[in-house]
Amino acid sequence: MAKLEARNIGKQFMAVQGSNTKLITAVKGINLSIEDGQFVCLVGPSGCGKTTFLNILAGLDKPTEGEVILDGHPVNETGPDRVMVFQENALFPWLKVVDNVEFGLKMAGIEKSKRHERAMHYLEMMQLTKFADAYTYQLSGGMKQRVAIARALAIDPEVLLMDEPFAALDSQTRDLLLVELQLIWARTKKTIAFITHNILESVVLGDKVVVFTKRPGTVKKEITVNYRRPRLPEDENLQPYYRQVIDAMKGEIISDKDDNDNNSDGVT
Ligand SMILES: Nc1ncnc2c1ncn2[C@@H]1O[C@H](COP(=O)(O)OP(=O)(O)OP(=O)(O)O)[C@@H](O)[C@H]1O
Repeated sequence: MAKLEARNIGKQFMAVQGSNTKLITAVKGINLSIEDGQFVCLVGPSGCGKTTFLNILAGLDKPTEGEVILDGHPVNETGPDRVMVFQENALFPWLKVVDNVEFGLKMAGIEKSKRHERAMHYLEMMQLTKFADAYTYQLSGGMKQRVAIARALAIDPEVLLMDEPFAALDSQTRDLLLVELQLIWARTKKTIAFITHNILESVVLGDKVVVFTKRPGTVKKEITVNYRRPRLPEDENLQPYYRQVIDAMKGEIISDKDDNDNNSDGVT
């Protein structure tokens, strides 16, 4: 049985343009199955609805049609079973690193000594033990993202949803985190859905790379990356997978995001 399943997901937004309102179809007819412990990367042209789709998986947004199934049951709200990690880390600058990691546990009512122990465990996993008492402004971008990942893991979600978590990082830091994330994933056996614009990143990380069409976004192709781990970005054996993703993306890249308006479903 799939861990997380999207069944015929569609989402329309009412967008205001001047004095008109337009109905925009962001995503349409998305069917996707993610197995327990699987690492799935989502790629597609800008504006094709990847974030909309991830928000729907997280319960942060409601689909106009379709449903999200977790462990065989429909879910339509946020929950500790599905945790998001964003591109710009959403850490609290007034809290120490360890308190940031403890935050979700505190909200869940877990008592102090237990949550501290759990936070320190994940900080150690992310090699941040020395920085437990630092404030987030004292950390580099890569370290902040590692704190954000530690915070998400500490909640022990069923599924980790990651929206371009490495996009704002320099390439060296990103390459390090690509390897670290694979090691953490191997240890924690989490199910992960990960959005990226970076095709190399998608084939380094993904067991499966899901290519979206341009808007309205739907699944164009699923590419299985059957290759040993941990994978390094410079490994030339990833090239055939990289090419498959590029080929699937062909025809989906458009120069002007507004061209998408041709796909909108109506004007009121
Ligand atoms: N709250 C909203 N109201 C109106 N339109 C929205 C809203 N959220 C998203 N959209 C529109 O839905 C479409 C899909 O946006 P979304 O951010 O999901 O795409 P994306 O693939 O994640 O883009 P990117 O790769 O650039 O981050 C876009 O046309 C966007 O303008």
